[in-house]
Amino acid sequence: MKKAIVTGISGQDGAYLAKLLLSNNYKVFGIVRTNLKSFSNLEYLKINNEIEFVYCDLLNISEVEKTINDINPDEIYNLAAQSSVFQSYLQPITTFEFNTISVFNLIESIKKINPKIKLYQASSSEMFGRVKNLPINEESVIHPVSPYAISKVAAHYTCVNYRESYDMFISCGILFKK
Ligand SMILES: Nc1nc2c(ncn2[C@@H]2O[C@H](COP(=O)(O)OP(=O)(O)O[C@H]3O[C@H](CO)[C@@H](O)[C@H](O)[C@@H]3O)[C@@H](O)[C@H]2O)c(=O)[nH]1
Repeated sequence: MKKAIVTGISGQDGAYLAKLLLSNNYKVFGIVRTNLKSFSNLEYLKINNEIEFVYCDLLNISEVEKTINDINPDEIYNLAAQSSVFQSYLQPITTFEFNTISVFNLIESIKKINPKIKLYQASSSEMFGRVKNLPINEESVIHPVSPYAISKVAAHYTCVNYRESYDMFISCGILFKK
């Protein structure tokens, strides 16, 4: 049975991803930052009891390393973020800190513990910001216009850099809100 870690599992996309992974016979570990063991999105999808919740502060590399070492997953899906564009104007530094350092901590831990672990990073359509030409594609000019978007660009290119510099499997999905 394949093992997957999902960060941000309590959010909309994390919950639907967990359901998909379970339906493909994965053992799913959900990273959480509270002691709660019940989350409304997971309850709505009736999968709350099928997830193994693991407390881990993604800003603490020792905790990230321990979590990855203990679980030894095949795949990690990183959907955790300070995801509010509005909030990022109020808290630009903590937004940038969380959205970038958490990614570095995951990648550095994977590189150290087992570089064969596959990582998926949730990048954002917000990276394109000031769009001049439609439709947007992967070749479109990156021009972030909020602190949130700047943090997502930094995280995105962190993934690109490690993918190009090391023998690591790191995929970025660029997620759009309809
Ligand atoms: N100046 C200013 N602009 C703002 C503010 N809040 C939002 N905006 C602008 O309004 C646009 C839409 O912001 P939101 O409505 O908050 O973004 P969202 O679409 O809900 O973002 C969601 O989807 C993204 C993927 O498309 C996700 O990446 C993001 O985390 C979130 O889930 C953004 O491009 C942003 O530049 C603000 O306080 N001030």
